[in-house]
Amino acid sequence: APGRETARARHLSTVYSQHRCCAEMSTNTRLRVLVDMDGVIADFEEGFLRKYRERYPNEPYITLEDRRGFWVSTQYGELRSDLCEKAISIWESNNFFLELKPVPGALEAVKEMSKMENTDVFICTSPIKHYKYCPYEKYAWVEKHLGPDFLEQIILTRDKTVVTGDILIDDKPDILGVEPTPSWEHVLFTACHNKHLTTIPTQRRLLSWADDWRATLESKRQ
Ligand SMILES: Cc1cn([C@H]2C[C@H](O)[C@@H](COP(=O)(O)O)O2)c(=O)[nH]c1=O
Ligand SMILES: [Mg+2]
Repeated sequence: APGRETARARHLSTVYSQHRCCAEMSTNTRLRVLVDMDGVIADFEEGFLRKYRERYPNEPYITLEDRRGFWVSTQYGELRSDLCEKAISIWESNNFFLELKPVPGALEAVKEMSKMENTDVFICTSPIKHYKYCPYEKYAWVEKHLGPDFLEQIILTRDKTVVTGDILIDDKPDILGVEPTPSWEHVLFTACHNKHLTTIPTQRRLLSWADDWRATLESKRQ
C-alpha cells in the first residue's frame, strides 16, 4: 500500500541518517579539555601575596620562590599558627577572586584552544566553601577576561574526578575525589608551589603557557 511504503521509506531514511551521524562522530572524535582556573589561568599566588602584604604589612610572609606545597594556609600556619587564618581571610575577602591577574599567556591559549576544530574547552575550578563572593567572582572573572560566551564553559566543583574529559590542566599535584579512575589525564601546570616537586615519570607537565600546550592536546586526539 502506498501509505505503508512512504512510512517505511521515512523510517529507513531516519535509521540511515542516525548511522551516518554516528559514523561521522566516530571519525571526528572531539577532544574535551578541562582547564583549571586558580594557578593556571588566574594568578592566585601573586594575588594572595600582594593582598596579604597590603593587609598585614608587618607580618611575616613567604616569597613565591619559597612556596612549597599546594596549601598556602598550611605553609603560613607552619610559619606561625595564627597566620593560617590570616591567609584564609585574604581569599575569603570581597574582590579577591575577581581582581586576580591572568596568568601570562593563559587567555590567548584558552581562546585559541576553544576555536580549535573538534575541541571543547571547559574551565573546571573549585570554589572555596565560603560562598559569599567566590562563585560570583569566578563567573565575573571569566566574563571579564574571556567574554560572555565563555560563561557556558564554566564547571564549578569541589570534586574534579567526577567531571568527564580527556585532559585536565591543573596546578594541584593530587586531584582526588570519589572517582578512583578519572577519565582525564592530569597534566600538571607548573606553579611556584609545585616546581620543586618530584612527580612520577608518567606525570606530564606544562611549564607555562609558553610551553607546547598544542602538542600536549594533539597527543590526546584519537
Ligand atoms: C592555595 C589554597 C587554595 N584554596 C582554594 C582556593 C580556590 O577556591 C581553590 C583552588 O583550587 P583549584 O584546584 O585551583 O580549582 O582552592 C584553599 O582553600 N586553600 C589554599 O591554601
Ligand atoms: Mg589550581
